[in-house]
Amino acid sequence: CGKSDESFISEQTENRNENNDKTDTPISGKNGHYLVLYSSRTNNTEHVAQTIQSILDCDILEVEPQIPYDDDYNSILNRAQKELEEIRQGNYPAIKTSVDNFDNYDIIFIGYPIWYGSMATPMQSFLRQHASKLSGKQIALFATSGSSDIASSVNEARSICTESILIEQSLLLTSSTLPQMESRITEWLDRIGADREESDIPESSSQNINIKIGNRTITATMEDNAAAQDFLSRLPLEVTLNDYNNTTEKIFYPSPTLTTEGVTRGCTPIPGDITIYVPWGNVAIFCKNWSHSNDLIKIGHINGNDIEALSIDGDIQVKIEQQ
Ligand SMILES: Cc1cc2nc3c(=O)[nH]c(=O)nc-3n(C[C@H](O)[C@H](O)[C@H](O)COP(=O)(O)O)c2cc1C
Repeated sequence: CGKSDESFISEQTENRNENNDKTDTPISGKNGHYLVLYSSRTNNTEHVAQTIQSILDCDILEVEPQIPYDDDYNSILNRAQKELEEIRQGNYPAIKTSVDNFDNYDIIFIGYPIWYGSMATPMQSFLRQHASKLSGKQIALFATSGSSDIASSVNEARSICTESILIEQSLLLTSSTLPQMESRITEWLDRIGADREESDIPESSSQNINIKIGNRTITATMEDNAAAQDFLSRLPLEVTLNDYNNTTEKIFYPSPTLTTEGVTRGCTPIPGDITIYVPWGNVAIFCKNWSHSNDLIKIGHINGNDIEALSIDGDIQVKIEQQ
């Protein structure tokens, strides 16, 4: 039975690492307010963790199991099942990673893959072993999965870290949303109020764009939502704006379509509005007023009266760049 297996830590010895002298030092970023801790077997969660780290320029540390993972898929499935069963009995698998204290951190990001609907076992062990040190600290959870939800693992974190402040919004990236990682992460970090220091914001994070039509350049300001962020991440773009409905709109079809999940819908377009028409996935720049639609998402607006440059017959070749 698992109790006698040395690869597990019984409830009696769960605090072993808290009393252990040997602790791990996170890799430091410039912003010491945040720490990203992650566990990852096939690098999906690692990639998300590194993206959060690079956006925030903060500290990062991998949580590793004592016994490395086997490459064989069936073997890892068996191991995960066995470890999850042991955790239900109160026996947490041994891990290599231990952190001395979290005193300097405002938020500790905790990332893991979903295994059988649960938080992957190394991170459960880490949380268990550091629960008292995480007391009173803010924790933000993120996970990757094939398609499963994050909810059960949030409950697991809540029941292990009873004294921590769990940030309500967590981030899940499934195999279908993983390609939109950057925009999803940016939007999530905004929502939970985790920011780079002001001085660290790079110029490229500008919400302003240039639209070049021949020799003329007009400007637009993008909205602060995930769809607009995804649009900005595609720039520079050279596209043909097709005329639609007698110069009512100039449209094009980004490929893949821009992320719209979780973005508030509904817009009554006025001239200059840059929108997404969700059912078709096209970007529509309005040259004329149009009626309200719940299927439109506003992602930006062309500044001043510059929309007149697009209010001409036919299709228009443009180059769009971030300022
Ligand atoms: C042991 C094991 C169990 C898994 N269980 C689930 C599951 O219940 N639901 C799911 O959507 N994906 C499941 N997956 C897929 C992983 O959650 C997904 O591939 C994840 O992105 C892997 O992250 P990583 O690359 O950081 O290890 C499982 C993977 C493994 C290895």
